[in-house]
This record gives sequence, C-alpha cells and structure tokens, in this order.
Amino acid sequence: MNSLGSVFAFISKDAVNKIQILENFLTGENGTHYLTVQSMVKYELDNELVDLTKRGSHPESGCRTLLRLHRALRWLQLFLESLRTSTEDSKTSVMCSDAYNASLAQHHPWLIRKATGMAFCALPGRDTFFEVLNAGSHQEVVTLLGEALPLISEVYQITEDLYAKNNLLELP
Ligand SMILES: CCCCCCCC/C=C\CCCCCCCC(=O)N[C@@H](COP(=O)(O)O)[C@H](O)/C=C/CCCCCCCCCCCCC
Repeated sequence: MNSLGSVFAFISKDAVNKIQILENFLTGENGTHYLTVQSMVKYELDNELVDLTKRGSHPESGCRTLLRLHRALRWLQLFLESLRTSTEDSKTSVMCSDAYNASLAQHHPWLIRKATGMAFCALPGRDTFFEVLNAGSHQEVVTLLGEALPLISEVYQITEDLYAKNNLLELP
C-alpha cells in the first residue's frame, strides 16, 4: 500500500497499528494463548478481557482488533476478485469502492467513509496494480489470484464462523 502513495498512509497506518497490537499480545507474557485465533478467543472470553457491548477497560482486546482486520480481509477478497475478473477498461477506483461499500463501509463513520472515498479517487490504473503485485505478466497475476482467493475465503470463513458462534461480530 505504501507504494501506492502517501494518500494511503492513514489506511496503512491503521492496519499496521492493529497488526502491532496483535504481535504485542503474541510476544507478551500470555503469548501462548495468542498462538491461534481459537485459543485467543477462548482465553479472552474466559478471562473477561473483551469489551462486549461498549468500550470500557479493554479497548484494544485481541478479539476486537482482529475483528477490524477480519472485516478488511473481506474488502481485500472482494477487491482482488474484481481485479482478477476485470477487463482493460475496468476502473480500480470503482472496483475498490464497490468492494468497500459491500464490506467495511457499513462499519465506518461518515468521516472515514468520505476520506476513504477521496483516497480511492487517487488510485492508479489497473496496470499499475498488476505491477504492484510483482508476480509476472497479467496472465500470471490472474492465475496467482485464482489460487490465492480460495485460501483468503477459507481464512475469512473460519474467523467469521468462530466469531458468529461466540457473538463477537459487533464488538465495539
Ligand atoms: C493489487 C494491490 C493490492 C493492494 C493490497 C493492499 C493490501 C492491503 C490490505 C488491507 C489494507 C486495508 C486495511 C484497513 C484496515 C482498516 C481497519 C478498520 O476498519 N479500521 C477502522 C476502525 O478501527 P477502530 O477505530 O475501531 O480501531 C479505522 O477507523 C479506520 C481507519 C482508516 C480507514 C480504513 C479504510 C480501509 C479502506 C479499504 C482499503 C483500501 C485500500 C486501497 C488500496 C488498494
């Protein structure tokens, strides 16, 4: 994302911050509980380490932090699928914003939605995206995406099912 320009810095900064929160749990004194998503959910729920209805004493639990990244993964899945099936005249800004509106947008306040919409207008064209992926010719990238997307879907679905089972999909 950094190679796409500074206008995307506020997005990548948020993603990096959230990954850092999870890495800190993993390397912390209770790190063994953070080796899998399943063990993290069990540990945090059993020990009342998650703010379930409103933000309180655990504003940055592993569960709520992963939930934000999980929702972003859905955006990525939709966007990459669009990119994979796109044609020469497809617009990345439209693909990106359609994917955003079908996923993350419903969880973001007005200001973030506006800022994100403006960032999408600054997106480079489809060819640049294929180059950014740095995986060979267009056809090779399309093949690679065809292999990667089922794995992204699987990861997404495992987390979605686990969070649904534990009523964690709307954590504040
Ligand atoms: C072919 C090139 C592919 C490029 C691949 C890029 C890979 C990047 C993958 C994901 C990046 C997006 C990560 C965004 C995480 C957002 C998490 C979130 O929703 N955070 C909000 C809520 O957090 P809390 O306040 O509750 O802690 C936070 O408010 C958001 C802040 C920033 C806005 C995030 C907008 C995300 C838009 C979707 C990404 C567009 C990327 C466009 C570049 C291709």
